[in-house]
Amino acid sequence: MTFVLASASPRRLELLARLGVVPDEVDPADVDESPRRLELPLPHARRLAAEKAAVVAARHPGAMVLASDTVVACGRRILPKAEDEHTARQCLTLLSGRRHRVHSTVTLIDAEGRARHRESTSVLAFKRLSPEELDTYVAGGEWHGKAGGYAIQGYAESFIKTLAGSHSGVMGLPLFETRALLVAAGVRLG
Ligand SMILES: Cc1cn([C@H]2C[C@H](O)[C@@H](COP(=O)(O)OP(=O)(O)OP(=O)(O)O)O2)c(=O)[nH]c1=O
Repeated sequence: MTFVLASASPRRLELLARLGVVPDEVDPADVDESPRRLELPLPHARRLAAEKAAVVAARHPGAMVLASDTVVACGRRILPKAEDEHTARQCLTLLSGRRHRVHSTVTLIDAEGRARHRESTSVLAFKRLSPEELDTYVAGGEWHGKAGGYAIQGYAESFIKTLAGSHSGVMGLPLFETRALLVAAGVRLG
């Protein structure tokens, strides 16, 4: 059976490898990730993981397909993926001294086309960032391509006072939920 990871994220590939799973193919879905009008963060993340999995499953009939989506939410707001310094600064200014949520959703489509879904929500508290801390972090570029403008797997972990939830989920693929999905679908881990 062919196993396809529907993701362009190198972190997801690494996290999956920790479960002993090496996909036969990596085929990013490349769907439109803009939130719908009034769409809330968790439903948005659910919809995107399901869409990514469905788009890639259609390209690989008979394969097992795993897709995921990670959304950083401040209240009802969905923070963008930071692609430039201005966006990264805006996100970090919003997160500074506050609590926020990270939703990571996972969809697995099996060889028969049946979709299974799991999700993880984490609550994180950021320290208040001084202007110097903000400038230094933004200049470092670690935020590039990351939802909410930070990467917990890098320097930004030192800004996080508390995390209740899943570290792997914040990075992009919650291992507890992913393992459960793979086991339910009969995938051998190791
Ligand atoms: C909050 C946070 C996000 N991220 C990353 C994980 C995801 O790659 C990205 C969120 O965007 P996603 O749309 O979930 O993923 P992606 O576009 O990178 O990859 P694909 O859709 O092809 O699977 O932000 C971190 O790496 N560390 C963090 O601490």
